[in-house]
Amino acid sequence: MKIKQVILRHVKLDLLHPFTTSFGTEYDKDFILVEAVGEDGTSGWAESVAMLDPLYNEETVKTNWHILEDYLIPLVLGHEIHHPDDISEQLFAHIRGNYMAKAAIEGAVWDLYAKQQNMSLASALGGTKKTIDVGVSIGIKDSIEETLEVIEARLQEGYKRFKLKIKPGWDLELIDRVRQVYPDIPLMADANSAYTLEDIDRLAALDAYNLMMIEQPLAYNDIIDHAELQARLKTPICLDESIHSLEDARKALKLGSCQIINIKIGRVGGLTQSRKIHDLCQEHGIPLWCGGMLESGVGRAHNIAITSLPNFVLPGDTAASALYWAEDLIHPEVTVQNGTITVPTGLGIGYEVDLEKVEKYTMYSKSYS
Ligand SMILES: O=C(O)CCC(=O)C1=CC=C[C@@H](O)[C@@H]1C(=O)O
Ligand SMILES: [Mg+2]
Repeated sequence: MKIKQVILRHVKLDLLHPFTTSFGTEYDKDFILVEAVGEDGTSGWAESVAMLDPLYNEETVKTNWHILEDYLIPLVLGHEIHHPDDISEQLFAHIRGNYMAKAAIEGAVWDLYAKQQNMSLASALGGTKKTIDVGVSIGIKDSIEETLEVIEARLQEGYKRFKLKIKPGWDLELIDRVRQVYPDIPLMADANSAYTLEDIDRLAALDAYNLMMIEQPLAYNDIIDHAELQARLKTPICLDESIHSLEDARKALKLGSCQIINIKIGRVGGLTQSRKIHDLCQEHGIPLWCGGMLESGVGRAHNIAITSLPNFVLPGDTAASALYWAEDLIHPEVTVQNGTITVPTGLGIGYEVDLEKVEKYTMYSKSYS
């Protein structure tokens, strides 16, 4: 298959509710939507999960646009692609880092490939599940009462797992109060690197609350201190930001830095690398779940497809579109029935990209051919 045209769109969607983590608050989402057009005029779609500011990792909307325009798109345009695996394994192998930029165009090619093979993206990836269990990620709120209200609402909607953002000063009291009201719900905490080993006693105190895991407690690029912390904790550590590649995953498992990994397609450089990490973790009995980056429905569709692989055994962050957006970019929107999403069987991502909505929310676009 050959890509004859790539269109980049800078899209801006307003979040229905601000999303606060230990590193800041998002009120809306600027992101790059990638359309890859094949020789037959069929389009594949994906999105970059890089944020406007380098707060989650070092990539931003601007760095991604530059890397896509000046390096990745020229490598893809007109090149005979036998399989989407060729992109990260060959075409982009000499380009360092910039995983979210790589994933954005690789994902669009994967979608196009699946469509041309008359398959769903889930099937093309080797997915086996017909439905996936999903949880919800709840940001830092103004009060514990507000957090409890959100948990109750999501519980009524059937979500299978509740992730609470924590940071020093918004952790032990919060978890204690939630556990008083909800002693048995599947509960986890995501620190987004807000702690250091000096907080080891504070983090060990969370062992009392039967959390499923503590996600990324320490530095975003660390696996050494996480290994020391994991040896002290009863609660499994889940790594998110620290795992950028298959090699990072291999080393983290070797060191015992974590017992669970949160896969984010963008963070690890795309669907091919996500599948490789999936297979490694499956071999080592390390369970996975699919994290979220406040994606539009396009990115959500990719998350659903990768989550259909068998070792994604824990509920992920792919919640319903309606929790994030007044209008999503896909039709139908992603909906959750009693905490599960039906894996679409349509071609490619299995959702139709609504071009009117895309144009409505596009701030700027550029075509490359
Ligand atoms: O609902 C979602 O899409 C998950 C949101 C979420 O938890 C995150 C989004 C972006 C970066 C982080 O703040 C955080 C995460 O670490 O998973
Ligand atoms: Mg996280």
